[in-house]
Amino acid sequence: MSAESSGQDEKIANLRRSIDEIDDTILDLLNRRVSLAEAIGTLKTQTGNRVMDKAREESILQRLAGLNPGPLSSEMLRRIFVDIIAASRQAQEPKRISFLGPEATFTHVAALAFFNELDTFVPHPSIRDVFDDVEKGTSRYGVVPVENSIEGAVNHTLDLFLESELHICAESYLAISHDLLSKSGDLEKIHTIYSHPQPFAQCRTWLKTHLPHAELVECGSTSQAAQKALLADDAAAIAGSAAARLYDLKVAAPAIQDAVRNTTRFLVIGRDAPRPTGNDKTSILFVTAHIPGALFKALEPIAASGLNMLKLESRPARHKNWSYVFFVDLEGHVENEKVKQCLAKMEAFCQFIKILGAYPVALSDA
Ligand SMILES: C=C(O[C@@H]1C=C(C(=O)O)C=C[C@H]1O)C(=O)O
Repeated sequence: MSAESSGQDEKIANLRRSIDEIDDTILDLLNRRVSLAEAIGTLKTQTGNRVMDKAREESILQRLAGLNPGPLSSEMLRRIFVDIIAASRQAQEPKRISFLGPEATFTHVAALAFFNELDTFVPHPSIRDVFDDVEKGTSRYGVVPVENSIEGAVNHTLDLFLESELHICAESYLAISHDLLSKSGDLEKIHTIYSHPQPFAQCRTWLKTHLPHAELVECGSTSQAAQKALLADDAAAIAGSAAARLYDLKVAAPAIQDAVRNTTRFLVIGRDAPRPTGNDKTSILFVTAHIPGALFKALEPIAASGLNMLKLESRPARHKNWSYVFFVDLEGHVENEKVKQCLAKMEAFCQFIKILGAYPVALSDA
């Protein structure tokens, strides 16, 4: 190779580096534009406005055409921005969201509170079905419970993250309140109570005190319990107020859960990777090496970097007995230098480490 052509190659490589840098900036700006459009979309839903605003789009295209100094041609500029605007518009369209159903479960209530009413909500009988639907791309997001302040982790959700390529895009907390619901709303008439095992466990003391002789029948969900309660005059269900509304049941006793603060944390799963907001958390899972002090060593970089560990959970690793998968939530976004360096140090002490997502910290009243 001649000295001249190797000089040219180097020049091309340098110019390409500059192009890569510009592409990074364009990508960042495109995502920021789509996020702003999403925010406008939410306001439009609240005010009943349509997504498409042709006049605004045309005025954007005209304004940019007037500003364009070249060498980009006017025709190309227009084509590019027509596509950019189409992407911003698409981000405002109703989305399909899968949730752990049936309808009127607490997961449904959490999904409705988090997303737009105009989105399409699809119930699924299991957490795995929710993951499958989002993985296939049938739904853009899924909503699943991950932990309850009294009952602890929802293990099935944690286990599915081991195999899934989906990210955690957001978290959401919902205060759980269980009501005793029946057709008449008359406490005296109740002899049989239907519910899911979790609400039964959470209302144990109340039930013992107020209805010690009632027969307790377990169901797959609180919604199913509500449907059963509709079938007999002496039946009741322990469920949330959404179930009361959906199935037209009356409240025989409100808020019968034993603990005052009963909150469930839900995760929104999907393929989005939310940008840092300044108040974020990063969820990871890792498998430690089979050596003494492995967990201590894997966690040491977190303490050394001064990052707050918000959660630590362990689950048996299915591929090997007495080996564990750890789930950790860390303060900070994975794009922050401190978090990046901490994860790089942890890697040295883990057989396997996976970032499940970095997303804004949600408010919890628990
Ligand atoms: C973002 C908006 O929604 C749509 C998308 C636009 C855009 O990408 O700039 C402009 C008008 C609307 O068709 C908006 O109304 O501002």
